[in-house]
Amino acid sequence: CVLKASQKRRPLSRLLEQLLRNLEKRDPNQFFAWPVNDNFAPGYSTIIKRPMDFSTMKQKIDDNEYKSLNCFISDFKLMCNNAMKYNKAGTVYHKAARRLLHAGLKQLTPQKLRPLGNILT
Ligand SMILES: COc1ccc(OC)c(-c2cc(C(C)=O)n3cccnc23)c1
Repeated sequence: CVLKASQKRRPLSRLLEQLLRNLEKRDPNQFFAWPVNDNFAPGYSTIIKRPMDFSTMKQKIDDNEYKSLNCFISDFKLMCNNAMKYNKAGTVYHKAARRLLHAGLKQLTPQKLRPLGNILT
């Protein structure tokens, strides 16, 4: 019985991919899908020292860069906080970031994650 490629992935990677898919659903406009481009966001790369977006998080999962769930959650928070730093309150991006952060962290509570068993220990 040969395991499919996805089944060969490390348990943490498979969990993080599932969590990432659920977080991406909270970004219907795909504002967080790709790195923010300075051409659309003037001065972005001078204001935001550590950019983050969902595609970068996906690549980090594939490269096994996340050693824990907490590292993954930190990048999610970084991505949302970057948007709330660069974009003024009241803008579509600031509001989208607040909503995404709130909805995302609700999905990442211990109560929601406990059913996934000892994978997180
Ligand atoms: C209007 O359509 C898009 C499409 C992709 C975007 O970022 C990947 C953004 C975008 C995303 C952001 C963020 C997340 O700060 N942003 C800030 C200023 C101007 N544009 C953006 C907007």
